[in-house]
Amino acid sequence: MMPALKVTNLAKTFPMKPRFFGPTPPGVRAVRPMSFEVAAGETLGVVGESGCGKSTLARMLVGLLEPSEGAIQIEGRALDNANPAEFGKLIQYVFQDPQSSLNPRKTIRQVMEAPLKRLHGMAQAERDRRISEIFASVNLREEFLDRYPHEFSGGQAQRIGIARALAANPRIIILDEPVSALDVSVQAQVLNLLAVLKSQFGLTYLFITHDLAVVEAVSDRIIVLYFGAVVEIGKAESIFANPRHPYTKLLADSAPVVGKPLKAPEQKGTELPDPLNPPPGCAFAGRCARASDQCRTIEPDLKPMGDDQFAACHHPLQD
Ligand SMILES: Nc1ncnc2c1ncn2[C@@H]1O[C@H](COP(=O)(O)OP(=O)(O)OP(=O)(O)O)[C@@H](O)[C@H]1O
Repeated sequence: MMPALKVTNLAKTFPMKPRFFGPTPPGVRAVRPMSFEVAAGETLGVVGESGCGKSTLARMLVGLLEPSEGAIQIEGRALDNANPAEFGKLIQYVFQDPQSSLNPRKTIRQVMEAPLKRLHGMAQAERDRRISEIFASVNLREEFLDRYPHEFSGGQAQRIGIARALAANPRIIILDEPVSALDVSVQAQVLNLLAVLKSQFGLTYLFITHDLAVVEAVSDRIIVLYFGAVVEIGKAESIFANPRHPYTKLLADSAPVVGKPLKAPEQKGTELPDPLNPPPGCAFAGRCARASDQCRTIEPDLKPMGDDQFAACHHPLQD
């Protein structure tokens, strides 16, 4: 079956300002050429620590940032940054902080109407009908439509953010830390709602988070990013229980598990490499207890490691 999302050699380098004297520095490689697919109806989790390129990847996928290289296809259709409305109709974004992602000077109705006018050119009556329908799906009362964003709690504001994304009738939604800013008691409600909407509207999700417990619970498969590259891909139920890449194991060991004592992860340093001066070979080698000369010179490619798992490591961990 055709994948909902197909990313081929997608990369982003942020250029540096030219120097007055000497050559221009090479720039920050925020996302190194990466390829992956998301099946229709699947939730793909994306994890990695701050600075690994999660936001840069998400911003390219929704057309907010032009890739330096590579291609994005949704349901077989290639997306082109010259035509941003194409992205909006197919792929939408839910932001981490619901309050600050809603314009404080616009009513919720105005926020909801914008994509319907801009992307679909809908007339007033059709817009009203669509907004009522979506509001009912996210369990919000229609009287909220004439209020302003600051009048809502975090959980309500995030349901408005989800409603805004749904209004465009996309095929894929990128959820960027959608519950991290919410109270724990509200997180489960929003996650349950997202699961219901996914089956109701036949959506595909890309769920970006640093929270391993959440990502494990909501995802079908997970990709682990390190320093702008995919280091491991696997099934949600096995990737942290049976990691092949030492970085995935480090993440799994660092995550607090209820009822289990914290283990000191096996690693040498905690520093990420300097993005302006990336090391040759594997970017994780400087932190990895297993690193060899090969790791410090040759960049490993993703290799199959059995049961739908792939890792980019010269010395992968065993079962
Ligand atoms: N506009 C920019 N210009 C230059 N460098 C950038 C720019 N945006 C991001 N970067 C760099 O690209 C790398 C990846 O950043 P990105 O924001 O995608 O990471 P992230 O995983 O989303 O982090 P966080 O979770 O903190 O948002 C970082 O080294 C960052 O400093």
